[in-house]
Amino acid sequence: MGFNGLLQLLFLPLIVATTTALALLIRARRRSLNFLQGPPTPSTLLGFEWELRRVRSLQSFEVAWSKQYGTAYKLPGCYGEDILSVSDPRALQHIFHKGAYRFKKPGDVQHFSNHIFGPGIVTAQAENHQRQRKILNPAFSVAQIRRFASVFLTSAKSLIMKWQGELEANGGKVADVDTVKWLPNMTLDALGASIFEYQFGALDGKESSELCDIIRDLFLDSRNPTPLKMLRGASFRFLPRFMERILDAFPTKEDKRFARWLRRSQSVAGELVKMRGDGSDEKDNDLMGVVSRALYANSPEKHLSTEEALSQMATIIFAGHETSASSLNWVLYELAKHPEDQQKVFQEINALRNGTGNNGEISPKELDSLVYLNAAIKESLRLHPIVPELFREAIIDEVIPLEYPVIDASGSVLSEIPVVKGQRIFADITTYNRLKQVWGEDAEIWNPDRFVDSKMHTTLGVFGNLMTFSGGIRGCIGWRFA
Ligand code: HEM
Repeated sequence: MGFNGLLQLLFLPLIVATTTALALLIRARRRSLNFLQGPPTPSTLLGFEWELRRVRSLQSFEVAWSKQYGTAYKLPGCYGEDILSVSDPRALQHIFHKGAYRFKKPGDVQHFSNHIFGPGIVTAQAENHQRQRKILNPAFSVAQIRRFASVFLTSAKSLIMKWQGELEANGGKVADVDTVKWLPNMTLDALGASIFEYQFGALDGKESSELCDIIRDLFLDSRNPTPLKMLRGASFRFLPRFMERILDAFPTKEDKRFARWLRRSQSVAGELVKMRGDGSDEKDNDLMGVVSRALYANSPEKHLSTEEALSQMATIIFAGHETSASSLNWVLYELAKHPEDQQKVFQEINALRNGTGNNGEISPKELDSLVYLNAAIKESLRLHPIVPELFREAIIDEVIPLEYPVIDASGSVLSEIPVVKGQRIFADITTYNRLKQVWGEDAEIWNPDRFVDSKMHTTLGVFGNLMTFSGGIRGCIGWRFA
């Protein structure tokens, strides 16, 4: 072992441990939200964060806390940090719509994002993000997405044939269909074939690509983190860049999986971009078209570096496939639990198909006329947001206004929350989507009718007044696609 190797082995971990402890100590002393109410912490080091991760699927804590403390309260975080939890619509407007770049993604989110997506649109901040978003936007326009309808139809038909195959193999009797296994394969194939003209072969199984196998196992080492792993992840909130790099020299199993995914997807993206040439056809507004054009663009505001360009594939595949599949799963689950609504959706689709005069094929435009189907989809997205919370950090001192005032720790009414630079914010999407003040007394139960002829008094998010796709300039670019 050379000198450098020895140095890494002996000294660096020591330096990292000492400086981390120091940085965390300093940080922990900055308790900025003492004036707010909130649940008591079950652990000095882990706060409530580990508990929340473990019971994630139950969504039980946050909704109950919002009933007790209101739509803004103090949540105990790792290393004794106070986190501001918000589900108040005006506060969310302020953070995501009005001041999006004043509330950046925090260090740990950035660190994760950089490892899994590279420097693509999800990772980019401020003016870098603005530039990338402007370049990519045309690839997600209504016109562009409508062109993909036939690809979606083909993927859906392949899936149905698979299910019919399973049914026949079961002697025509009703068999269990494992939608959780099948739907991600369908959305992966649909994304690949439409946006990248790339065949993942996920539904086929037999001829699946290497990328497909990597993405399937991407999170094998990420579920159920140990407290130590949780603390390691949380330390990226506070560490300076140079220490992040030192920690990165000791990659975890998870880091290695992410690195393999990023490397491989960038290499496939490189091949796809090569096939497109310089993207000089201005009409070529699909993703690979706009990315290729940006690679060769001379003006800085239209240009993407090679790494930025090649990272968009990892970004879009990751951001789009599992999210869409899980959302679709929830729609099917809710319709299965509510057969009377399933019947309404079925009849609505049948009526349209019988009236199309187009062999029963429904055009993308006609999909919008399926009022009850669209209401059922929105209701499912409301109750089951796949991204249940988003984290942000104030980059300057701010005052966040509230639509629904809260009672502070001294019993006074607060209609705005002052926060200091560096304040971590937990934007609680699950709770906002279930707020009685916004959705009515039946907010916690399934009722697609609320979307049939409702007039909402708040406007938040990119779709249906929901926060499921987030909102503002960092809202989901692929919501129409989804
Ligand atoms: C039901 C399915 C989906 C849900 C619930 C969803 C949700 C979200 C949310 C909550 C964000 C904000 C993330 C943040 O601020 O950190 C987001 C961003 C994003 N989504 Fe989606 N998404 C879905 C489908 C898709 C699809 C199909 C695509 C691409 C085809 C996509 C591409 C993206 C991208 C690129 C961003 C980053 C946008 C930016 O930072 O400017 N998403 N999505």
